[in-house]
Amino acid sequence: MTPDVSTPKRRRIEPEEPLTLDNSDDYVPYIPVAQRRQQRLEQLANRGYSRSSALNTVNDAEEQEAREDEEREEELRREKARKERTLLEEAQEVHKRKAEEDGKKTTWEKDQEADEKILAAIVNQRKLASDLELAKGILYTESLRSSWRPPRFIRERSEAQHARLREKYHIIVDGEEIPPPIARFSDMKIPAPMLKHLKSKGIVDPTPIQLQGLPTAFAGRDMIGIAFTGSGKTLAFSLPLVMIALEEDAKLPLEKGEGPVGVILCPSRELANQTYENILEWTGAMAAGGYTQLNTLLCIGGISMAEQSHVFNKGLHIVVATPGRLIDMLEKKRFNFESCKYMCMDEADRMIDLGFEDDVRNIMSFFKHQRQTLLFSATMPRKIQDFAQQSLVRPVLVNVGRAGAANLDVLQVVEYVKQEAKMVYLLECLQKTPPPVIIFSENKNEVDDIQEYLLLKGVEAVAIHGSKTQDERQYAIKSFKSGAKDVMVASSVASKGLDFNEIQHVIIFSMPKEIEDYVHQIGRTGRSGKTGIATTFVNMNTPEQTLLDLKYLLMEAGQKVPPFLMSVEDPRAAQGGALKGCPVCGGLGHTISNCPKLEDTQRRTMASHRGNDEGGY
Ligand SMILES: Nc1ncnc2c1ncn2[C@@H]1O[C@H](COP(=O)(O)OP(=O)(O)OP(=O)(O)O)[C@@H](O)[C@H]1O
Repeated sequence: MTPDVSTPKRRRIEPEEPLTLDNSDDYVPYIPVAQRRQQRLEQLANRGYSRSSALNTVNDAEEQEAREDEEREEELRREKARKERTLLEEAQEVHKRKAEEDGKKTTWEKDQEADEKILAAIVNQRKLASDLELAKGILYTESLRSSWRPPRFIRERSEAQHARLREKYHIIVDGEEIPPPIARFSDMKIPAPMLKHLKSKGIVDPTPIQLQGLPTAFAGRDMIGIAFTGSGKTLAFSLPLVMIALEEDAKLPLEKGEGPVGVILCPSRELANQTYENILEWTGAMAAGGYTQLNTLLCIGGISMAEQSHVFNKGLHIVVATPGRLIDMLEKKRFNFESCKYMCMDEADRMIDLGFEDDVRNIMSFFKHQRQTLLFSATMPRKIQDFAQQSLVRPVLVNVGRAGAANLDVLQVVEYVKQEAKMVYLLECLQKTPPPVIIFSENKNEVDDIQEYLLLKGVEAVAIHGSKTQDERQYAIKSFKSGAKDVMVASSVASKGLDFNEIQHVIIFSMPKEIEDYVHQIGRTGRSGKTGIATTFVNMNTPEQTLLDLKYLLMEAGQKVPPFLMSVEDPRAAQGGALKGCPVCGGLGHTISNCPKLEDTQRRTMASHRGNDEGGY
């Protein structure tokens, strides 16, 4: 009889209790082959087997074990192959179905899908909130309370009446419980001295962005305000802060070391300076009318804070700042945001685009309580709108005209001028209107060359660009604003958002790659309801896509499109489908997958990761 020493019985050959960390009942300890063989031989010897028959028996048992192991492995292999076949078949089936569906799609539809994917990846950014709020998961659901109410007769109007008024002024709104538009400053409960002052400046009726934006901000609501260049956005976001600061001070006057009540962030020093000067004017007018003299601080790089030390001797109401200097001051604890409840970002898309996003988040982390947040710009790509909307509390979107559309008060002329003929033609072009004229170039060296050439030709010209010192920049702005100089030659970034008096003519010497920059540049003329001319030079060096963006923009604004521009064909048009604007920059001539702005942002991000932050200031 052959004793049964086949596999199952292996378990019965118990070695000494092995040391194991596994307490499960079905644990089978590992016994080395040699040891196992020896144990079996001993067992058989104990049962009276001779050495040779014990060896034969053990050999037979081991062969059988090996066969069984092989069979088990074979079964596992077959099972695995079966599963793989099924998965492969399923994948092939899915692939086939997708190919069939894709076959039915036009190239345009496929491009659209690709664009949506890129957009989804971009939108999936961290929301704009302080690290503390993000870490603690703080989510505000209610807007800040405000004591301001629209007058009763306006509250009693129907939604349909509000909608009619908005329609009349081409105002598009979005959001919950939107405050009503108000067509007269005097119905907005603005104090009399302010009304009087505005009137003295020729500001009698609110512009559309003010008509809807002021009631929205007065009501304490977070807001995204989009309106074309020169449409009075500064008043729309600064006046509410002046009113809030006055109200806070009336409740409990701010002492030395306290404040500010609100902060306005700007992407450039010049813009901050301009807003600061407006606020000084308005707070001065209020003080002259018997209200408290509000204390405002300009917080920008390149100026000495010592000059403003008097501001720190009293409570501080308003801060107008560029991000870098503001962070510096907050970190040095020159003031804090304990009682700060209002924050506005001017040129908000720029603020986020220029690589300031982390700075903005950093600034937000200094807030101790909920704030009212407002974002304003002339151009607001969908990406930023989406991003901003999730960062605000019950935001109201106020949009006057398409975001990124050009101001219709500007006559846009596009001329084909060969590269080598530009300088000479520039002189001729300057004759089109009387001064003041602004000339834009994308390149700092070119700005200097143009200024030098004009000076040689006897034209009173100043120049401004990022490599000029703060004093040089201020001198240029002052002498141009005062009328002492006729022409200003400027690079794009240095002059964005600046409000110069009655510019007659904007000449764009080199067409910017991003159509938004073009919109901002031509927007230096045609401001506060006046008309202006913009002449743009293009030539073979201008990328075709930029020309397409320009062509669509001119068409949208009802402007004359010159034949050479008309002949630039849109490759998307042949593929069918409606032509939508690029969701990143708003340009109408391309899609997100070839957006110059997105490329630029990515380039900048990579540069800043390498520690080479070109977005600094
Ligand atoms: N309601 C109004 N009526 C007449 N003029 C106004 C009114 N509101 C503002 N202005 C004037 O219009 C000019 C442009 O205003 P502002 O600089 O605020 O424009 P903006 O919308 O901020 O432009 P940008 O986008 O270029 O910065 C200023 O000189 C301002 O005094």
